[in-house]
Amino acid sequence: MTQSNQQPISNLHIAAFDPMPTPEAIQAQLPLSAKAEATVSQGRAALINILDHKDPRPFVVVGPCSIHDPVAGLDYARRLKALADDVSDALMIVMRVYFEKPRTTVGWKGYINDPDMDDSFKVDAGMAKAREFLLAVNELGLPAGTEALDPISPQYLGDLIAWNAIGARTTESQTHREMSSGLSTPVGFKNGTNGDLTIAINAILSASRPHSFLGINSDGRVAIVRTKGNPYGHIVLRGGDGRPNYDTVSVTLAENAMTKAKLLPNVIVDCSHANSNKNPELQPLVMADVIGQIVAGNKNITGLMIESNLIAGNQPILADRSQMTYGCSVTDGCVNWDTTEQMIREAADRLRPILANRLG
Ligand SMILES: O=C[C@H](O)[C@H](O)COP(=O)(O)O
Ligand SMILES: C=C(OP(=O)(O)O)C(=O)O
Repeated sequence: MTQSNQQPISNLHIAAFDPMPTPEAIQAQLPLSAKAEATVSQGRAALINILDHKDPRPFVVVGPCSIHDPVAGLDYARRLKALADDVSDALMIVMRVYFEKPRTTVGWKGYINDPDMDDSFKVDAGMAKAREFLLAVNELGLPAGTEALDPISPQYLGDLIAWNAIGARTTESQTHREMSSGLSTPVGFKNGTNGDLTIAINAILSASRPHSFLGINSDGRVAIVRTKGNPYGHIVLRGGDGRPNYDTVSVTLAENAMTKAKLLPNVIVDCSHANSNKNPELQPLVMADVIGQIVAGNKNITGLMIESNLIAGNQPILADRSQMTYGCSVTDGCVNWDTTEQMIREAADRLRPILANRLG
């Protein structure tokens, strides 16, 4: 064998390749139960009916900015399930179960990446814990929505998800459009962080088509993934560049741009992020305005998103966990539980009298 005196030229910036259990192995450890399967199927079917305008209720993706404490997360889920049942004649509730955080620069990247929040990055444990949490939420009868950020994660968790989002930072990414074309759920594409709608519309068009790309199969083998295309892409308005885009004019511009692209003009409004200038206290105002647009006759606003937790605001991650507040976000600020309940009950009360007029 020829000896080379050259320095290695591959993987120069890689510290390690650590083994990761396959999707099949983690699913065997935490199998889909019959109850969870029914929740996922019914949740997806309800969302499809809403996006097809066969069900007049808007859907609401509501929950923490990120899950970091499964005990507090399930406490939240139990309260949300009771509320979801109470308003189910007017709103379809999906719990926001976000495990993967896209950061503007750096920061904690979520429960899968670093479940212990101490830079130990136990991704293998994080994936199993995320699956365990999703199973528990679905077993309550509450469907879950998440951001699909890592293109491999859906092979581990996809059977427990009813709605996926592609975030503002990745809507323009070909990898995420390809992945979305194969996801088994409706997919909401956020407008860009600068407020650009075109990238979301292009993403919906791209994801609606078949793609072939590199991925893994359930056995963890590298595979050429060949997708069929996803017909249930829709836009999520989240504001951008410090300006909101939930007002009547912005919603109309989004509807017109989608119609021009020959897409169903389904619009979801994210009450958080740039739509509330990252001030969670403004989310109720955004929601009230959007519900007002629906009551006034808008038929294309088919959903809303709220960042909500048990306790309002957010907090830093502290080394001494005992000093951290139970049920308070470690990423973006959220509205508290009482405000969430009030926002949703008020919206349901305003929608009930007009829902019959939304069809047709
Ligand atoms: O919703 C979450 C955040 O807005 C997103 O992850 C970006 O966060 P960052 O700007 O704090 O990194
Ligand atoms: C990161 C998020 O939103 P956006 O992509 O709109 O910034 C989010 O909803 O957690």
